[in-house]
Amino acid sequence: MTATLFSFSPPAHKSQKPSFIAQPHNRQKRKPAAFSLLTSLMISSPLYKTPRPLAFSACPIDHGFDPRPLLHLLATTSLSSRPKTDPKPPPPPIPFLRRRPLQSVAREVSADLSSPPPITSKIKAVPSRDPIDLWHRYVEWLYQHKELGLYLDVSRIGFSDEFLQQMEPRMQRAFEAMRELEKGAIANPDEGRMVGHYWLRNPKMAPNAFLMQQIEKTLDSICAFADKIISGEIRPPSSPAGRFTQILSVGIGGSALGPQFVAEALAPDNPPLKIRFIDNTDPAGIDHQIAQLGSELASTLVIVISKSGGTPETRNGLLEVQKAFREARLDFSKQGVAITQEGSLLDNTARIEGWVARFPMFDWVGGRTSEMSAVGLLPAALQGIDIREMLAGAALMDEANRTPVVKNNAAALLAMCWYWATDGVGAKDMVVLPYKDSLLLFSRYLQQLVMESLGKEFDLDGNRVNQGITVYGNKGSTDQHAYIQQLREGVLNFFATFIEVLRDRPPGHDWELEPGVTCGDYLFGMLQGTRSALYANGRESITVTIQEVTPRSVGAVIALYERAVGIYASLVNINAYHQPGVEAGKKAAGEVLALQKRVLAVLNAARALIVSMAHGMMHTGDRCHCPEEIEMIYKIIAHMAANDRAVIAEGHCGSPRSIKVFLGECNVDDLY
Ligand SMILES: O=P(O)(O)OC[C@H]1O[C@](O)(CO)[C@@H](O)[C@@H]1O
Repeated sequence: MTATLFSFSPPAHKSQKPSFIAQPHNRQKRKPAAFSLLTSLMISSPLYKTPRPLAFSACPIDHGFDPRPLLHLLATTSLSSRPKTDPKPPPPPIPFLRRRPLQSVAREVSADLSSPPPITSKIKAVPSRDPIDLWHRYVEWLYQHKELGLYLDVSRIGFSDEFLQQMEPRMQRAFEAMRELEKGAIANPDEGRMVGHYWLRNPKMAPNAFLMQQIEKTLDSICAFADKIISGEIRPPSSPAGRFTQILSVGIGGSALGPQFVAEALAPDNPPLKIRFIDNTDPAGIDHQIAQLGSELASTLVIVISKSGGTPETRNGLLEVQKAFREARLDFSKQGVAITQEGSLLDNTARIEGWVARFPMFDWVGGRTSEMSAVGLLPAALQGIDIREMLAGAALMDEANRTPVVKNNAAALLAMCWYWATDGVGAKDMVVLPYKDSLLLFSRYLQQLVMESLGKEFDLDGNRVNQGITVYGNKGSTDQHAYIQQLREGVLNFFATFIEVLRDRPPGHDWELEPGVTCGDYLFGMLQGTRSALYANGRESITVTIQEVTPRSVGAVIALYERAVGIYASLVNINAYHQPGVEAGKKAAGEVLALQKRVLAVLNAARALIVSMAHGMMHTGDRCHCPEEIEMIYKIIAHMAANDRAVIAEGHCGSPRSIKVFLGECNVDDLY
């Protein structure tokens, strides 16, 4: 006798998200507060086309320098740690990367973009290891943007002339796709959206006057608001400090990673407002952030960031923070700011509750490319970071990367190198190694930008391609003591990207910790040494060099990688601007929580529940329930028991053949 008590009804649409509207704290009545559905999303994507003139500002470098006397000098100069004569013969040249023939995504694509450049073993021939040859390759391929002080060195990626020739038509198609995108084409066809993050730093590029004004107006209002907060013109109602001193940013994914990266990279040591982040639904993590604020909660500006306005983790963070405000007898609405799409549930909540301010997220800016929108700019401005400089850096980089000459286009060079290194199918991982502590979060930021953009099951023609490039990294030289051992000698499943910062310290602060050598020289030496050591063992690398970590250079680097991702997506014929895969996990999480409520209802009604793994069922008295969910029911009970919300009276979680469960102290009626 088996009877299924529960039926499951998954959300009707993938975009459904829980409501941001907090429910009244009523412990008597059932309130279906937790997962009411997001019903309103703004999707309006008119297609406008206004061509704009292109301009280039990348400068060619001087190729005339003859390195031989210098190399001779270096070779004959003894370094303290180097023996004057090397008794061992030089090691035989190490064969460079043995490659599979290229397996392009395009092999399955019949459309125009589909013809992959067939990369033969000849094209993948072993590049020279002769230092003079390498120097010439370095000089030949070194990209420099003079005004930005940004260099890109791709000489340690082994692409050949033949590869370049074969890629050229594909590169030109990618440039054309980028031109169309910037003119306002529906570059995100699945969602019917324009892709306009490039307009944020050059509003004149926006496809119509309305969008241009929207961007400019928003930027002006961000600057004005930040000034008022910093000056104390807008102040918290009950703080002894008399002004806001802290920011608590609540958001996740693209609504957190950019602001986190920029705060770490650019916030001054004593910013006008310090920033903290809640970027998860981990209760302990949230408690920690709130505890760290302590009495400064009264002078904390809470910025809730969510494009959709319905992401569960962000909603939970908001509800937890609002509870902390209630407990501290503070009025949240006087300290809350929302950054979201107009008309979203978050927007409506903020409007109805009369929060301090609301800033728009535009339909045509994706979360992972939103750093130059209010998402990134407002928190940055509040920390005293020069956001107009950040935008200027990004605009300069964009402008330079509109050239259709691959060699003069840093974004194209990156995309082309990724294609070479990964065979155009993600065959290798991208290890990102910034040698600068303040750039620590760059790899995490890039992880989302690259992996959420490029990790796609289907190409634009509907072919299954399972594309992507795995990104990970932390910082140098720290990582040299963690995983460089494997990178140098272990499985060859990666290519490296070094991020080099030439300026070690502000002028006038440096000192020599041993004759002729500063602390920063060591960092420099570690980077250069690792680059050489990896290359000597057949490991390819790219090096991005900036003069200093400034708002301008950070803006430029973000723009560089945003466009490299866009170009690469075109090269492999995928939509870089949607994220259909993320929905599956969100939907499944919703189903787990729905099942938990049903388990609670059964427990509540029956007062006891027997879960029998042996028989694959949970039963109460003579009734059996959802046998197909037995494993998840067991996990729900184990989680509830660990949190004192259920009591396991008989049996044991470690051996869950048969356990008898009672409700814990809480009453289901009080919760739902
Ligand atoms: O800004 P939202 O809508 O809260 O979304 C947060 C993140 O969730 C995702 O939609 C999926 O992880 C990201 O693309 C996005 O950056």
